Amino acid sequence: MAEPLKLKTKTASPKGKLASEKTTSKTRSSNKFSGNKTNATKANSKKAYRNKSRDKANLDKSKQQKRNLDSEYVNTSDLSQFGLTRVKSSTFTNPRFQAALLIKRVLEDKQPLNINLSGVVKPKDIGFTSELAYGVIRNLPRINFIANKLLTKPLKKENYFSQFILLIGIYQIIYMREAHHAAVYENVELSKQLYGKGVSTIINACLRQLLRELDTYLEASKEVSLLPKWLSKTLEARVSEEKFLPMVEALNQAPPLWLRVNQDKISADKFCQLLKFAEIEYQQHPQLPQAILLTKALTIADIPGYEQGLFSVQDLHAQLSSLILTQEVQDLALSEQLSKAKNINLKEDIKEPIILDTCCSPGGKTTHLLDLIPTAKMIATDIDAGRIKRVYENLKRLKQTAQVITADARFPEQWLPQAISKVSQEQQVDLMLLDIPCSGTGVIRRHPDIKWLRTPEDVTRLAQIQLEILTKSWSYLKSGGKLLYTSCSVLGEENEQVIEKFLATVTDAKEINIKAFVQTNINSQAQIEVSHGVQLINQINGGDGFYYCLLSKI
Ligand SMILES: C[S@@+](CC[C@H](N)C(=O)[O-])C[C@H]1O[C@@H](n2cnc3c(N)ncnc32)[C@H](O)[C@@H]1O
Repeated sequence: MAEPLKLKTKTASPKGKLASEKTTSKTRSSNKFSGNKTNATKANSKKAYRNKSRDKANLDKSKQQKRNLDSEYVNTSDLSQFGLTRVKSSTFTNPRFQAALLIKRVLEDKQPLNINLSGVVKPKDIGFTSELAYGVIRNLPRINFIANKLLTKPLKKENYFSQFILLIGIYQIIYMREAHHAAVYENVELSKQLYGKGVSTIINACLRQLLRELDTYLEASKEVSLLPKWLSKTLEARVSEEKFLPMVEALNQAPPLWLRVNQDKISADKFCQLLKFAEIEYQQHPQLPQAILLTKALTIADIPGYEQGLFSVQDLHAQLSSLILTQEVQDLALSEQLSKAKNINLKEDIKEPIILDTCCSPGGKTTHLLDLIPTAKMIATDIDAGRIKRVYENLKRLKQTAQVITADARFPEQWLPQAISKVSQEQQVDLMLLDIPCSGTGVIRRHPDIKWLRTPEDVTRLAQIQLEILTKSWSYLKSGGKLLYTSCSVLGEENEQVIEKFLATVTDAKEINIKAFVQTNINSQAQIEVSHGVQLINQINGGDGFYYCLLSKI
C-alpha cells in the first residue's frame, strides 16, 4: 500500500506578504541608526509612507490572488473523512467525481440516489454521470467483488474516496464498452488530482490488471448475486424456480421506457404514426394498445407530443391499476354506462364518480384515471409537498383538474370529509385508489439504491402503515364502492398479508377476483400465485413488480 498522499493545494502567495514584512523591518532599522534626525525623520517618514502604500498594495494583490485561487476550489467538507476538504472546481465538475459523490452518498450516508446535476456538471455530461452512478449501484456486488480481487491491499480510509473511482473504472470497462484506454486514463487522472501519484498508481495497476484478464474476472463475478441476501432469500421462497432467475435478471436490467398514450387527446394508432414519423423505434403492447415500449433509450423531450399532453411516462404494470379500478366499476349503481368499459372509452356518457387517489405523487395514476373518466371528481393526495408539485405540473400539462391536497393518508379524518364536501353532498367516495407507500422492491431496476438502503425492518414498519391507511380509508368508501389496493412491492408482507389482516377485521369487504382480467392483458409468466389479489413480477422489457387487490364494499 502506498503512503497516503496529501491533496496538493495551492495557497495564496505567501511570498508577497513576507516581502512586505521585510521591507517594513528594514525601514525601522534604518530609522534607528540614522545621524541627522530631523531631515532623516522627514525623509524616512516619506519613505515609510511610500513603503506603507507599497505594503498595502502588495497585501491587496496578495488577497486578490488568494481570492482568485479560492474561487477555483469547491468546499467538500462532507468528504473530510476521506482527507478531502476542498477540490479544484475543474475536478468537482468532472462527471466521474460527481458520480463517485453520488455513489458515496448511497453507500456511506445511506441517502437515496437523487440525481440533480443541473448546474453541477456540463449539460452534455448529465446523462453520462447518471449512467455511471446508476450502473455502479445496480451492479455493485459484482463490481465490488472484482475490485476486491484487484486490490492487493484495501485502500486506506483516508484515501477511501478513490475506491468509488475504482468502481467507476471497473463499471466503464465491463459494462459501458467505452474505449478502455480512456476509461483507465480518466479515472487514474481523477484519483491523481485528488490524492496524488501514489493512489493513482494503485488505481492504474488495478484497471490495467482488469484489462489483461477481463474475461476471467467477468466469468468469476457472474456467480455473485446482484440482490442483497435478505431479499434474494425472500424472493426465492416466494417465486417458483423457473420464474426466479428471469425475475432477478429483470430486476437488475436498465429499466425499459414505457409510455401511456393519453387517449383522451389522441388515439394510440395516431400516436404510433407520430413515432414512426419521428423515426422512433417502438413496440405497441398487443393487448393494451395505449401502452408503448420504446426500444431505444430517449430523452422525453425528443418524443413528440409531451408538452401537448399526448402521452405520459408510465410503466406497463402501473398502467393496469387504473384500468382494473375502472374496468370493475360496471356494477356500481352510480354508472350503468360503465358497463361499456371494455375498451375504456367512457367519456361520452359517464356520470361523475368521486374518486380518491391517496399517495398520488407524481400523479401517474391520477392522470390516467382522469383520462379514463374525465368527468370524475378527483381528490388526489400525497404527504410529500415537494413531490406534489409534480402532480400539479402533470395535471396542467394534460389540462386536467383535480382537488390536490398535501395530507397524510393515515389520518383521513383530518382532511377527507372537507375535501368530499367541496365536490358533493355525499360523505363518501365511489372509487378509491390506495397506491400505498412501500419498499419499492418491484421497481428496483428504476431505483437500484433500494437494494442497499431498504432493510427487512423497513418492510415490517411499512406493512403497519399500509394496514393503517387501508383500514382508515375504508370507512370513507360508499357501500357498493370499489377500492384498489396497489403497491410496487413484490413482497407478501406488504401485499396479500396486509389484505389478509384487513379482511380479518371487517365484515363489509368482499374481494373481487381480477386474475382473469389481468391474465387476458398481461403475459402469464408475470403472475405468481398469492392468497389474495394479483402479484406481478418484473419482466425483461416488460412491466415492473406490482401488486393489486380490488375490494368492494358490501
Ligand atoms: C408509489 S408512490 C405513488 C405513485 C403514484 N400513485 C403514481 O402513480 O404516480 C407512493 C407515494 O406515497 C406517498 N406517501 C408516503 N407516505 C404517505 C402517507 N402517510 N400519506 C400519504 N402519502 C404518502 C409518497 O410521498 C409517494 O409519493
